[in-house]
Parts: sequence; C-alpha cells; structure tokens
Amino acid sequence: MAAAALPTAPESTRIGGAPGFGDGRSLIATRSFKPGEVIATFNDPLLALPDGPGMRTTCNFCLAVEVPLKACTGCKATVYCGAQCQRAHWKSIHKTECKMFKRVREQSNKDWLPTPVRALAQVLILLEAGEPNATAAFGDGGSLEGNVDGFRQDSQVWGDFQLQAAAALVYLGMMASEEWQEKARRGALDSDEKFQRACEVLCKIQTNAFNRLDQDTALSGIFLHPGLAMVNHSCMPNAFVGFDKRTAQLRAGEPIDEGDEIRISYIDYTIPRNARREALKLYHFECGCPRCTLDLDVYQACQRSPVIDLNAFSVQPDLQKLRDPRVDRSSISAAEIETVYKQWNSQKVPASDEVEAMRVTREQWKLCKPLVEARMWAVEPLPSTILQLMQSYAVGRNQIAYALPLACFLQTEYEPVRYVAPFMPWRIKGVMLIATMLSETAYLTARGELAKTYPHKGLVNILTKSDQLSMCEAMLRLVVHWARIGQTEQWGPLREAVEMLRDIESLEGRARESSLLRKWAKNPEDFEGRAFFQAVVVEPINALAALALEIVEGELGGDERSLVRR
Ligand SMILES: C[S@@+](CC[C@H](N)C(=O)[O-])C[C@H]1O[C@@H](n2cnc3c(N)ncnc32)[C@H](O)[C@@H]1O
Repeated sequence: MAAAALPTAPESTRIGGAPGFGDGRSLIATRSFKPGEVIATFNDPLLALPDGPGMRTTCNFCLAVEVPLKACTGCKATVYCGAQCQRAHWKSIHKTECKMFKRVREQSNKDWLPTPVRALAQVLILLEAGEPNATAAFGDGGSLEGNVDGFRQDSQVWGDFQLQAAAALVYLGMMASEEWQEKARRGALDSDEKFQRACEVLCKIQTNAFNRLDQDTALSGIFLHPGLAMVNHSCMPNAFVGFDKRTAQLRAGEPIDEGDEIRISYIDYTIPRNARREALKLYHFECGCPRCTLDLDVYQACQRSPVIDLNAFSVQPDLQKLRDPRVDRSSISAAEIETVYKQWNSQKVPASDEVEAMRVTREQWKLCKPLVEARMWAVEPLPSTILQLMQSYAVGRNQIAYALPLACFLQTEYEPVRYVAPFMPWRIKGVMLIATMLSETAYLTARGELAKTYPHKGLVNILTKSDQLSMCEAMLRLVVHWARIGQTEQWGPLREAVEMLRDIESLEGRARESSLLRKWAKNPEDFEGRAFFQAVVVEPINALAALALEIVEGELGGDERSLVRR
C-alpha cells in the first residue's frame, strides 16, 4: 500500500490500523453505538451513478427512481429529475461526459456504457480536471487501496480491466482506437502510462465502491466515498450500510463499544463458506471472522448474536427457537452443504421464461432434499429455492394466497436466523410483503372469492377464520417500529407502511382491534395486547407457515412420499 494522506474519519470514529491483516487501515468507534444507530452519514460521494441499463430510468445526479425524468438534450443518454440536478451534474462531471456519450453514439450506436467503464471515465475526467478529492483518492499514491498486484495475477479479471480501460480511454478521446489496437497487438499496453493508470483506477473502484442497491426497485449502481471505503469486512459484521439517493448511512447492527472496529459485510454472508471465499476473491484477502474460521452455519452464527432478544417484538417472537434451533446436523455435513450449494448455483433460473424457470426450480428443489431432511430451513440454498417459488406465485402467476404461506414460512424460519436484527432492511421488507399480501387476501375473502380462486381447503380455512386485517395491521406496526430504528424516514417501505396503516385505521368497526394492537406496539409486554397479538397474529401466521412445505412439495416435488416431516 502506498503511504498516502488518510481520508477524514467521520465524527465519533477514527481511522486505525488493522491488526491481524497487514498494514491496512480500519474504522474504529470512538464512542458506543446502540443497535440501529447511525454511526456516520456520507454525503458528496466521489462516485454515485446508476447501473448502465438504469441510466434511462434513474436521475443521473440524485439517483431518484420512479419520478418523471428528462433527457440531456446534448447527449440524450443521461436523464434528470429536474433542472437543479441537471445543473449540478453538468458542473461536476457531465460537461465532459456529455461529449463522451456523443462519441459512444457515433462509434457504437449505443446510448449507455457498462457501469465500470462509465465509473472509470468519470474518475479520469475528475483527475484530468485536478479535482482535489479525486486526486487524493485516485491520483499517484492516492489514499485508496487497489490490490493492484493481486488483480494483475488474475488473468481473466485483468483482461476485463484492460478492455474496460480501453473503452473509457477511447470514448473519452484520450486514446485513438487504432493506437489501442496496435499496442494490444504488440503486447505493449503494460508500458503505456495512461493505460496503466486507468487499470489501476479500476482496481481501486473494484476494491472500494459499493454496489448501491436501490431500496425499492432493487436497482443497483456504484457509490464510492473515501471515508466509507475505510471500513473493513467481516462475515459476522457489527454494522451495515443503507443508501438514500446520494447519501450512505453507516449504522450499527449490534451494540458497538468505544474502541471496537466497525465492520460491514462486502458480500452475502449467509451463503456457505466456500461460496463466500469465492465472492471475496475480488478483495484479495481471506476472512478471519468466527463464521469463517469455525465454519459456523447460519443457525450457529445466529446463536452467537447479541441481538436475539430484539425478536421478542417480531413475527417470530419465540426466542427459544433462535437460541436452540432443532436442526439435525447428523444427516448432512458442511462439505455436503457446500456441494449442494455449488450444484444449485450452477443452475441459473431464467428471468423471462416462466416454464423453464419452474423446471429449473424443480431441479433445485431436488438438490435441497438433504437440507429438508435435516430441518435446515435457513441454510442456503433451501430458502432461496422457496423464495423463487414465492416470487413466481406473487409476480408471475398472480396467486398471492399461495405466496402468502411461503412468505410466512420465510419470515418465521429463515429471516430471523440469517439477519438476527429485525431492523435489517431485508427483514422489514419481508414483513411488509406479508402485510401487502394479507391486504389482498382480506379483500378476496371479503368478496367471497377466496374459495373460488384457491382450491386448497386448508389454506382457505385458515384465512377465512383469521382476522386478516388485524394481522395486516400488526405487520405494518412492526414495519413502522423497526424502520424508524434502522432506516431513514424517507425509506420507501416505511412511507408505504405509514400510508397503509392510516387507511386501515380509518376503517369502521375496527376500534377495539386497533386499540389492542396500538397497546401491544407501545409495550410488547402489555398483557392484553400481547395475548391479542399471540392469538390473532402469531398463531395464524404459524398456521400459514406450516402449510408452506406442503405447497412447495406439491408444486415442485412430484414425489409421492412427502418430504414434509414437521
Ligand atoms: C474497502 S477497503 C477497506 C479499507 C482498507 N483496509 C484500507 O486500508 O484501505 C477493502 C480492502 O481492505 C482489506 N480488507 C478488508 N477487510 C479485510 C479483512 N477482514 N481481512 C483482511 N483484509 C481486509 C482488503 O485488502 C480489501 O480489499
């Protein structure tokens, strides 16, 4: 690592060394933080751009989605939600970028660029203009780690970087296409300074940029801030990052003490160890967290979590289930789970062909049988397979009532195990999904259409006997409670939940139920409120969840002997 000026540490943190792994740096808390609390907010990123395909559906400056957008009249490639964003983008980067997109259109007849190529081009523009923050981070001896030697040794990744560097330089007009081709033919690219600098910038982007998942639309893009880039990885992280437009918030996922290193996860930390190691290859280190060194599965990692108790206020308030899961590890080894995951992962589910998608999902379900036998509902790839079927019911086939038991199953058997803190965004979204599904099934029930549409007697029986509106209201109260602890007020699912709650509260004849649920939400220990929640919400949710495996097996199994042994 080059000795370089350190980025400024946000308030309540300092940049420290990273004992145990060389001379790297880390972010250390200088005070304690409560679970969900904001550790630091990062505005003014060096890079904040939508994905290539998202360039036409996302404001290219503030990254807002689902708003009216107007295209830049110059390049017609970028779009903006208003004149203010367009002006800000023009001033910061687009004045030069606009010419680049005109070249892209002339040379390739395209109006977008792959994300890494555009991100690199933006950094090169800023460096060329002598922008101080970009120079401090990406310039010679700049502050960001790039793992350049490691990347060079990976011929496939390095080959991709070379192509991306060539594209950015050519489209920026910094290198003629013929010059690049000629140098590539002679094998002389390594001695071209411009080219090398571009490849090194790509290494830094790859090492430090976040895949900015857009909260509601699942669109991603790139976000890079030199301060946020100081945070190291752990597969048992104590913090997480949320994005809202051009802002990132680093929040505590667990109680953090003064002097603790703050660590987030760069990858999905709930997949098996070999898959995690594969995903971390791009970062050039081997993770030394307990999940990795002891090869803990999701249940074992959950048992060690300091925030299990928070689940007392959740869809799955039975804490004993998290403390003492009834899995049977004797029937499948960690190595066998790795094999199942690898085989499962090699079978890609096509997005646009529903019939083929179901065929692949059936194959994948077969692979999951040993996990079903071991009652390892939360061990991948079992939950992801159920999730695929749930999405197919909910989106592709519009069979919400069949998706509902699967959503309840995932929310009670899987989500609290993989993300123990109930304020994690994916958990809140899962609860919100149940609320939305219940509002639809309640409507069908009220119109007497449920039994006509769904021949599954058990399901219809549970739903018609349940107070679906109270169940829905309870879900919304959970969403509002946890989103206010772990997310911003602007967060899409929170705003949606507040609106739905207002609608439900305005319905006539629900005063008693609403008052009991309000009591329970204010104090989950309140005897009357809790008894109501248990009987009217938890029990039917569990009854629905208990149907899930039968539904999945019926749809995907085709095996006469039922796998369900619950
Ligand atoms: C985003 S940077 C984090 C800050 C970095 N330590 C630095 O000094 O710039 C990512 C890089 O930090 C290092 N790193 C992050 N987490 C690590 C860990 N748990 N063990 C070893 N190295 C880690 C790796 O080199 C990784 O590519």
